[in-house]
Amino acid sequence: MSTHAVPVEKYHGTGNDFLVVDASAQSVGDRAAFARAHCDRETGVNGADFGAAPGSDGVADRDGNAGRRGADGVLFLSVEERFNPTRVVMTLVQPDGSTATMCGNGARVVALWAHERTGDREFMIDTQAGTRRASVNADATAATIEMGEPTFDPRWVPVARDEPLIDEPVAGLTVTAVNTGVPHAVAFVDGGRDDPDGVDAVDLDAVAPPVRHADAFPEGANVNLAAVVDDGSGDGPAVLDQRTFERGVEGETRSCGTGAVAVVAAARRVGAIEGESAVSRPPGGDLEITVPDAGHATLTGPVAHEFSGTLSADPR
Ligand SMILES: N[C@H](CCC[C@H](N)C(=O)O)C(=O)O
Repeated sequence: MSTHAVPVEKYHGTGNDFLVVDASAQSVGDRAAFARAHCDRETGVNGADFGAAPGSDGVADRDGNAGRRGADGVLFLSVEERFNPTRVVMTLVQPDGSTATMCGNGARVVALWAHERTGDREFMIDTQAGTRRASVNADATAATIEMGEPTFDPRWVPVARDEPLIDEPVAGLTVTAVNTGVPHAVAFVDGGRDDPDGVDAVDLDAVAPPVRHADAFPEGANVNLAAVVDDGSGDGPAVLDQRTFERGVEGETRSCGTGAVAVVAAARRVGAIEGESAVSRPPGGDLEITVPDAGHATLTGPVAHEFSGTLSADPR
């Protein structure tokens, strides 16, 4: 069996980190096996393997969680420059081998990757949840992605019932179910990251899996904890502290973009915040979100290249 080497680029958006493969140039026969092997946090890829200085290649997030081995997924991308704006077809294969229909931070990474290849700043990103407009800021340190309109409709989350699931108990948490490209459950907790009894005191790896696998969510769900730090009734936008347990990663990630939009959409829906703009603060950095009453939500935040390398196309 051939085991050719595949060029990869590693990027992250607020600590949600991805390997990028140019799918139009490279063939990876078994994408699930490729993602499972190289994303593994114990045995997967590390920037130091390619000469990146320890700690320089990774994520300088607020917990100092830099230079981690593995990744939260592999983005297989192909650029179609004959369109204006340039289109990028995006497929995210997750560490468990599954394919996610959408990924907010991943799409922001796609915009930076495409900018570095083409010099353009505006892109259309084709995801399995639809085509989304993306842009890169002037100094190429941040990207914004249109996120579609969050829906609470039980058919589209999906949830296994006829009514929207809003602030109701599911498997031990009180959650609101919303789809922001992928299904999310959002549970509000009292106390932000500064509160010793607040959002960081919850054992997310223990409380999330029963909700993630609950019968209420026939396709599963990503599970978010959110604490309202500022309700937005004063001068600035609302601020929420966020933690997300991701389906497909089957663990907590440093950041989740669809989760950040879900947190803000759910907070608006239950009347916990005012205004259509908010800042969500997962552990890996701050994300700016807008959720208007109608139309596309948006997601903005930092993105960065970590390292370049080559990986076995057929890891076994
Ligand atoms: N981290 C991603 C979400 C991936 C979604 C995936 N975990 C799923 O629903 O299976 C984001 O920034 O939006």
